[in-house]
Amino acid sequence: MSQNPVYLALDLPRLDAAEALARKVSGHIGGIKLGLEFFCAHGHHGVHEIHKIGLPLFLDLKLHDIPNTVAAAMQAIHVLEPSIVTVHASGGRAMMEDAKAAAGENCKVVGVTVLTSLDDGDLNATGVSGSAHEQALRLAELAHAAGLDGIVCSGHEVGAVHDQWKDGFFVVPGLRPADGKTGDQKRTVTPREARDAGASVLVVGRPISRAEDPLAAARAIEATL
Ligand SMILES: O=c1ccn([C@@H]2O[C@H](COP(=O)(O)O)[C@@H](O)[C@H]2O)c(=O)[nH]1
Repeated sequence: MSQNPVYLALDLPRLDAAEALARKVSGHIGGIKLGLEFFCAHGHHGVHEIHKIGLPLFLDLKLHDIPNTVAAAMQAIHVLEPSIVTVHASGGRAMMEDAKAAAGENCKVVGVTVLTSLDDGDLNATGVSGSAHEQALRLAELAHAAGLDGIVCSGHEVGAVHDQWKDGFFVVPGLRPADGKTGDQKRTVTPREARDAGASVLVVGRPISRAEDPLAAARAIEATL
């Protein structure tokens, strides 16, 4: 793979610390993912600051609401020029269609299928029968039918989804180096396993941001790919 597929999840409470970390590892990642924690704390101003680093920005806002509201939110973030934005695929086909129609130029819209922090039991407790694997494939099919660019899923499902959706764009979080702590993530694989199974983007947060030496951690992950 020519371009580095690793997007650093910049889940840090302080903007100055987030910016410093991103700059430090910028030579060893392909992009930066800003999620709910960052956006709620720092808003558009924070995104503009991180944009100055010059890497592609992934806004992981996981939009999930009625179609009209999600479309309006998509329009409100055009100005931030994200390369990738997430919506929840469980928001339904109409919501995903309207999100894609409202997205800015050159912005991929991807649907979150089953969060990597959930296992089969957690999912069943929400009323969804069947396995996380089955549900991820079902929502991937819906996202494809709705015209999205791709999905977010764990490394356990990405190979099967890739078989069904050859030109899809697949974002895989829940990645841990072989000896890494899983924390709240339940469906984990290594970055290399995810890449080999067909992931387009590898989202890595704490294995870099909470490492004693984040630069060494980013380099080590890059070296495995
Ligand atoms: O299913 C999902 C969807 C999104 N995420 C996000 O990815 C990062 C993962 O961070 P780690 O520290 O590497 O666990 C985080 O920002 C999540 O919000 C996910 O983990 N799973």
